[in-house]
Amino acid sequence: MKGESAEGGDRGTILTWTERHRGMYERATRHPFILSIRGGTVDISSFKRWLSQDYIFVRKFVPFLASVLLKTSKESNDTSDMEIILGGMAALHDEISWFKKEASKWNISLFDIAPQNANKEYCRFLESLTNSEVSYTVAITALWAIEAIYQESFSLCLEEGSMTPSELLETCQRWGNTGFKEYCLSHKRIANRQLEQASEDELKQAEEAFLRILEYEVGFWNMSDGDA
Ligand SMILES: Cc1ncc(CN)c(N)n1
Repeated sequence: MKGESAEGGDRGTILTWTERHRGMYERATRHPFILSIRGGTVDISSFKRWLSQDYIFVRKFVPFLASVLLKTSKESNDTSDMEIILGGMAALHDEISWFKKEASKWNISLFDIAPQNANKEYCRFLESLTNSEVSYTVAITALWAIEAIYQESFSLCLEEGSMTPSELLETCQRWGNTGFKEYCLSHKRIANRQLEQASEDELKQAEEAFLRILEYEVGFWNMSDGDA
């Protein structure tokens, strides 16, 4: 049986999986740290801890995204995929500059930060995904999950009625803006298309990667609490 028809009719495999793992998906996208930003009660030292750890993560995300770009060029049948991933690379360049600017705003030195365990484990997993044996289908599914969790989380902090502190609005807009949402939807479309053609084994690997990312993201948010 092939991916989408086996997994999700014409609704897309991703939707089937987010429904199947709804509890875990919500733990990743509605974490207490995010809800504390949204509710205006966030502890600024938690925010700073998250910011410094995320800078480390984002630097490790660069080779991962480069590996997806390489896989796109080798394994994708749709030439527009490459432009989408390339756009992501350009945005990542901006993101690194943004982290530096934001860190100096909060008086954080990014040079002497030690990665916490949860971050190290997540980065190791990212690195494992760069392996040439990991297929484009698994890699693009992982990319979708990593980006979509941030997009959904931070867009919650911009919803009407949220009490996000004004000094954190720029952070929330970085991942909660509509352009980033569109970018995530592009990944979702590509992932669903790839999953539709995938073998049972590849589907299993992609779902497993999705679940591991949900766990790592929850662990990552937990670090903001000083929970390494
Ligand atoms: C941990 C984590 N996950 C996702 C993203 C969004 N690129 C991020 N910056 N950091």
